[in-house]
Amino acid sequence: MIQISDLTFNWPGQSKPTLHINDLQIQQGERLFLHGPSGSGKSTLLGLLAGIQTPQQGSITILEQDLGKLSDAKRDKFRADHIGTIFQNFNLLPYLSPIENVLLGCNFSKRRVANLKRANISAQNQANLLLEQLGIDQTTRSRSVSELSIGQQQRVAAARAFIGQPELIIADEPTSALDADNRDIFIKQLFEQATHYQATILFVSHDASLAHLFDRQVSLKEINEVKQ
Ligand SMILES: Nc1ncnc2c1ncn2[C@@H]1O[C@H](COP(=O)(O)OP(=O)(O)OP(=O)(O)O)[C@@H](O)[C@H]1O
Repeated sequence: MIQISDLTFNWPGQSKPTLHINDLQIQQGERLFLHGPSGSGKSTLLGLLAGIQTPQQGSITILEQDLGKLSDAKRDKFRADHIGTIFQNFNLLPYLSPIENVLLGCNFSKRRVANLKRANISAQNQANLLLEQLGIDQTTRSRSVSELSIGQQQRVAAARAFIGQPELIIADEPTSALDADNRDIFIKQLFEQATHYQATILFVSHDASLAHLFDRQVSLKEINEVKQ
């Protein structure tokens, strides 16, 4: 599903590279936990996988597509079609309802809309269903997102990532604002969604106590040949 080979990435103005990763493979349907200390390059690696940044050397292949061979516009399209993201700050639009925020997930992707069509469900119904499954009741679904708790907002962000069934879900420290019980509940809900259609999950956190919930854990410190 994902193959990283001989990758080097340098932020402009930095004297040494942030990342050099010889080889990292992630299988389809795998739930991988990537951890590492603050500043070790976790978010940088996610940015590279999402095609927001490009490496100076090496390759990243996702679903047999070498990201380096795509133009900027095609990389943006690839991301919209195949990658759902959940970030620490959720990036929700506060003046819209949960439903409207979830629908944004398929706004830029004809492929996600086509996936919904194939499954014979409207985007509106799928958004409602995902929010229901993630524990957002009907009344909460029509409120403005700015009135929701952090835990509820996080579940809205997860529903937006999953709508239209992108193959890869990238989550960057999405549970950092939650207590331990809610963290575990959220991860279980994430896995339930992923199981429906064999989505691959790449979950980044510095909290190694969550690692046992995943199929595999990878320490960025160990696979990064640049010692910070
Ligand atoms: N936009 C940027 N421009 C220049 N340097 C950056 C940029 N973003 C990150 N860096 C540098 O890259 C290194 C890795 O940062 P990154 O945010 O990837 O680490 P992280 O492991 O995600 O950290 P944290 O756990 O604190 O979020 C740091 O030295 C940081 O200063």
